Amino acid sequence: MRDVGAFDALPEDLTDAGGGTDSLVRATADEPERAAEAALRPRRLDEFVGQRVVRDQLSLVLEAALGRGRAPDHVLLSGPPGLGKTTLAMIIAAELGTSLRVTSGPAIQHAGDLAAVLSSLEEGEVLFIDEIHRLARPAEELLYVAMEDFRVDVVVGKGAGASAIPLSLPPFTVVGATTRAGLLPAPLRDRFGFTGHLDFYADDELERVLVRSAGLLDVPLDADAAAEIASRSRGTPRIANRLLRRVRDWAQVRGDGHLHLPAARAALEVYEVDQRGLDRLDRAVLDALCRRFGGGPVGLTTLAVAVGEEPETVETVAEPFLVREGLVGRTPRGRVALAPAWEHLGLEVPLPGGTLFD
Ligand SMILES: Nc1ncnc2c1ncn2[C@@H]1O[C@H](COP(=O)(O)OP(=O)(O)OP(=O)(O)O)[C@@H](O)[C@H]1O
Repeated sequence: MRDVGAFDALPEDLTDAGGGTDSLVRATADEPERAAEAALRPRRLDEFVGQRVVRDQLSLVLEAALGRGRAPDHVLLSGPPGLGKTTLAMIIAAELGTSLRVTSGPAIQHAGDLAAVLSSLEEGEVLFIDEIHRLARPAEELLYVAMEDFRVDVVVGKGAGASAIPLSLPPFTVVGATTRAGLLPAPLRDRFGFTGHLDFYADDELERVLVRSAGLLDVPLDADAAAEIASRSRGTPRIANRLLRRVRDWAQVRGDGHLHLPAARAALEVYEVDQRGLDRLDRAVLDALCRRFGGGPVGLTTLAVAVGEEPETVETVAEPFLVREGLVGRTPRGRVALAPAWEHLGLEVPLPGGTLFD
């Protein structure tokens, strides 16, 4: 793999998961985490667990392109963080036997940055653009033309005397990744011949991810421990692998090195990840909503003050999972606790419309 000079960073998607909160069950990854992840990435399509539909479709696209001896259509991968978009981009390049160049929407400040990247591509290479929905508009416009006509217009000179010299590019494939497909303007979306949406993984798929990762890390993992970790991983391989590494730490320091069920349970208790994959902040939000505010509705800012966090952290780190799990609802008047939230805290679900004593 060859990275694109200054553009090889893959910053977190702060729009989706918040920045500073250090949580084991946050779906995004920072730089040190990415290094740990690299060792666990599947390298080929047949090692990539789950996502059967996307995998089958992609396999056809790649096989057909290889058969024709041409670069495949551009590929757009969408879905929440940590589900394997970057991994798939790397696999696409590997399956095509070509190299991967890596950049991201926020890393490209000016159209000229993108022009430089594009004009340095070699025939058949794959250009991975992470967080493509965060490309600046002029860069986006340059990208349409490059993707469609394999051409960039290099602007020479300034002001009224400026002129555009068309520079043709060898065929290449863009793989765009986005957590927000809806934010992509239609003209850009239309340039992708194939769009794959990645969904959260089922527990049995995460168990397979964990068994594979344990093999690579060379740690003995029991099937019931894998099931336990998988069930607390929020449908996300990145979180599953992260919890696996923490259970491995526990087993090494406090256990006998073997990752069995008691070790998994004890480790996840230390890290405050409960049976449903909720961490301390998630539970604090539920607790405040149910016990302090009687189930709501309560405004985001008030809720955030109650749990001692920034509103943005509550909204971007805790809330998406709580809403997805059906624990919390968002209404125009604020956040409300849904029945499973009360049950999760071991509290009685209040009757609709209040109790007899209201
Ligand atoms: N299908 C899979 N099979 C095995 N491991 C996987 C799979 N999908 C993801 N992983 C693992 O999960 C981790 C995160 O994957 P990846 O970086 O590809 O996610 P992403 O969707 O690109 O996330 P982001 O949007 O934050 O960049 C990697 O370590 C990868 O090995």
